[in-house]
Amino acid sequence: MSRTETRGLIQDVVDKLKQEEFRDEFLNNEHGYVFDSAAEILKTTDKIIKSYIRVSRDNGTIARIPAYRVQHNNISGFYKGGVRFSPNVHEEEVENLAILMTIKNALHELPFGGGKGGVYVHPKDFSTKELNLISKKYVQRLKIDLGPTHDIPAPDLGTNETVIDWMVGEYKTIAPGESYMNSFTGKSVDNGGVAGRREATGIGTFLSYYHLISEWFNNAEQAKVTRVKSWDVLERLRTKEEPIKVSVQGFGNVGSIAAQEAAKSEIDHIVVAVSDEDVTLHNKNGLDIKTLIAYIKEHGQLPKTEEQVNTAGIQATIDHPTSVLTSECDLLILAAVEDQITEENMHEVSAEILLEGANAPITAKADDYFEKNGVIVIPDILANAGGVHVSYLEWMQANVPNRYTKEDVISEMSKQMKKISNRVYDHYFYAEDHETTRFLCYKLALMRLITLLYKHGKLY
Ligand SMILES: NC(=O)c1ccc[n+]([C@@H]2O[C@H](COP(=O)([O-])OP(=O)(O)OC[C@H]3O[C@@H](n4cnc5c(N)ncnc54)[C@H](O)[C@@H]3O)[C@@H](O)[C@H]2O)c1
Repeated sequence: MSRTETRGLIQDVVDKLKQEEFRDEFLNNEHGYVFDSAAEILKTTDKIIKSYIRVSRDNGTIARIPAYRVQHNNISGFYKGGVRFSPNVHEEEVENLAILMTIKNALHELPFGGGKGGVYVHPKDFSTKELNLISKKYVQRLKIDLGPTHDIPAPDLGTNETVIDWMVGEYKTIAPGESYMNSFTGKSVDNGGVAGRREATGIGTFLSYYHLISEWFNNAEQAKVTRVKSWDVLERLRTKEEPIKVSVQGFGNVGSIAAQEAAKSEIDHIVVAVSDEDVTLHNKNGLDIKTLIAYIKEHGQLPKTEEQVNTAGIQATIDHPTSVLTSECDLLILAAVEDQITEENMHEVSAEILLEGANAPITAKADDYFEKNGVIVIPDILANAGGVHVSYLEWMQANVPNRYTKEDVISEMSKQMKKISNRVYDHYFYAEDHETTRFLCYKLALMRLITLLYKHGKLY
C-alpha cells in the first residue's frame, strides 16, 4: 500500500465514521467539521526531516547518503517507529510507514504516536565500520528531534540491536543529561534492552493468525457469522487431515521467527517455502527451519546454490525470489517489503490466509480482490505490533526497578495481541457491512485518534 492508498483509506474510514456518528459529542453543529478536521490532520504529517549523511568510506572516498526521520502524529503519545537501512528508502516510503505507526499504535492502545526513519543504503554494500559511522551520523543529524519523551526509534528492515546499540552510544555522548536508556528500543539486553524484543514481532505476527484459527475459532458463535466464505476457510484449515502449508517471504528477523513459530505450533504446520531477496527454497514436505536459521546466523542469507544447499544439509529446490508468493500453500506470511502482492500477481496467489508481518506488502486493489473472494488478510497494523508492544515494556523498564524477563514480555505481548485480535475478528466475522479487515482495523484506530484529537481541542 502506497502513501496515497493509505491516505485514501483514512479518508474512506473518516467518511464512514461520519455517517455512523460514533460519539454523541460530535452530533449536530460539530458533526461535519469535526470529522473533516480529523481527516485533514491524519492525512498530513507533523514533520519530515531529510538530511545527507557524509561517510568516509574504507576505500578513501566520500559518500553522501540520504537519511530521513518522519514524525507523523503524536496525539496518542511520543513519536515511535523503526529506522530502516534499505536501498528502497525514499521520502514517500518513510512517510507512509510513519502514518502506519500512528494507526498501529492507536489500534493497539499504546501510548505512542507514529514515526519512522530510513537511510538509503544496502547494508550488504558497507563494512561494519562504515555502518557504525552511518548509525552515529544519523543520530548526530537528528539529535534535537529525538529523545525518550519525544521520538524513540527502534530496529526495522536492515537494522538490528547492534545498530541500535551504536545509536544509543552516540546519543549518550552528544546529549548529556538525557535519559539515553529509553531514547531507543530494540537495544541488546547488555545495553538495557529486554530479552524477547528481537523475537517479539515474529512471534506476535504468527500469534495474530494462530489465535484466529485456534482460540477465536473454538469460541466463535457460528450462528452470528456473516462472512461465510472466510469462515469456511477457517473450517477447512481446522478439519484438514494434512498439516497446514506455510510459505514465508523474507527470512530476516520477522520471517524466520514466524516460520519457527509455525514449525513448532500445536496445530500441525509445515513450512513449504521460504525466500529472501535472492532466492526461494521449496520443499513440499516441509523445510528444516532450525537448520535454515542456523545457516542464516552464520552466513547472513539463505543458501542460493545447489552446493550451498547441500553443504547446509537442507532438502530443498531452488527458485527465483518471487516464486514464494505463488507457491502452493494455505498461509502466506509476507515478511519482507512493501507492494509484493499487486493486481499483477494477486490471481496467482493460492494461499487462503495472507499474514502481513511486513508493512504494506499488499496493495489496496489486491486487498479488495481478496476480500471479495473470501481470502482472509491479517493486516500489518494488527499483525506486526508484537515488536512495539515489547518496545513499550523496554521503554518502561528504564523507569522501574525490576528487569522484565523474556517470559514476562512475551506473555504480556501475547495477552495484548490476543485482546486486540479478538476485537478485530469479532468486528470482522459478525459485521453487517462487508468491509475489509484493514478497513476495520483503521476504523477502530481512528475512533481512538479522533476522540483524542477532539478531547485535546484540536478539531475546532
Ligand atoms: N523488526 C521489527 O521489529 C519489525 C516490526 C514491525 C514490522 N517490521 C517489518 O517487517 C519487515 C521485515 O523486517 P525485518 O526486521 O525482518 O527485516 P530484516 O532485515 O531482518 O529481514 C528482511 C528480509 O526480507 C528480505 N528482503 C529484503 N528486500 C527484499 C525484497 N525486495 N524482496 C524480497 N525479499 C526481500 C531480506 O533478504 C530478508 O530476508 C519489514 O517490512 C519491517 O518494516 C519489522
